Amino acid sequence: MIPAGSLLAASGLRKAYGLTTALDGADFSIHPGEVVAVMGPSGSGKSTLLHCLAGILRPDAGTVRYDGRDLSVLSDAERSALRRTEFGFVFQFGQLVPELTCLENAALPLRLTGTKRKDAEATALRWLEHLEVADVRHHRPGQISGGQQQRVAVARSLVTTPRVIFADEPTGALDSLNGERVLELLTKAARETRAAVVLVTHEARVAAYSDREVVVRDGRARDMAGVHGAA
Ligand SMILES: Nc1ncnc2c1ncn2[C@@H]1O[C@H](COP(=O)(O)OP(=O)(O)OP(=O)(O)O)[C@@H](O)[C@H]1O
Repeated sequence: MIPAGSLLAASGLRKAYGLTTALDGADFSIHPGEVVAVMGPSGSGKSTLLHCLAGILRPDAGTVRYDGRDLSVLSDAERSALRRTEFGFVFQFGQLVPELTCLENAALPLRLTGTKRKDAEATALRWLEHLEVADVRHHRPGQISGGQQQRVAVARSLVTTPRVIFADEPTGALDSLNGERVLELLTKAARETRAAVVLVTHEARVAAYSDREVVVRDGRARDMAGVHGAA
């Protein structure tokens, strides 16, 4: 049963890698503009869930619906197009292209959708300013700190004004001060653009930045609302 008004929803997801069951009937849903923290022990299935939700992995069973569309009926090309235009991604290690400057990296998703360099870079610069890293725009990723790299990666995830941002341990490689600042900037930017955020994290203070917490355990996802008594 998919909750009314959800933008992205999964039900009964199952996924195994050989004999290892990663997802065992997981349900998940997120509303437009909602920030949901996905927590849980190592190996519990968080990344697998995120990859299924984003159409990167095909589940063995269960459905994922985005904006009313069943992802399983889309071709690979259609799912790639969806990821380029509607979704943004931030990973644990920024995964910036080392040969490109920070400005070129942040502009890349727009260039891939055919936006002219000048326009793409103007938008990218606005987001770098928002993330407080415009001063390193002409540097290459290897010349800046890990925290700065993650801010550039967050800027890059926002340039297409995605409706959903998938963030898999975006602060995992940072110290707690830098990690919290990246979380703060990411969730603030997402709220301003009304992007929903699926945020896989171990960050203890994530509750301050999310609307809801979901805990994944043994391949199943459980909403923490009942536990905290929150709405
Ligand atoms: N490509 C793969 N091949 C084989 N097994 C995998 C693969 N990816 C994940 N697994 C296994 O599936 C299970 C779930 O992994 P997953 O990465 O989704 O968990 P996770 O909760 O994100 O873990 P972590 O917090 O450590 O990143 C684990 O047992 C893991 O070892």
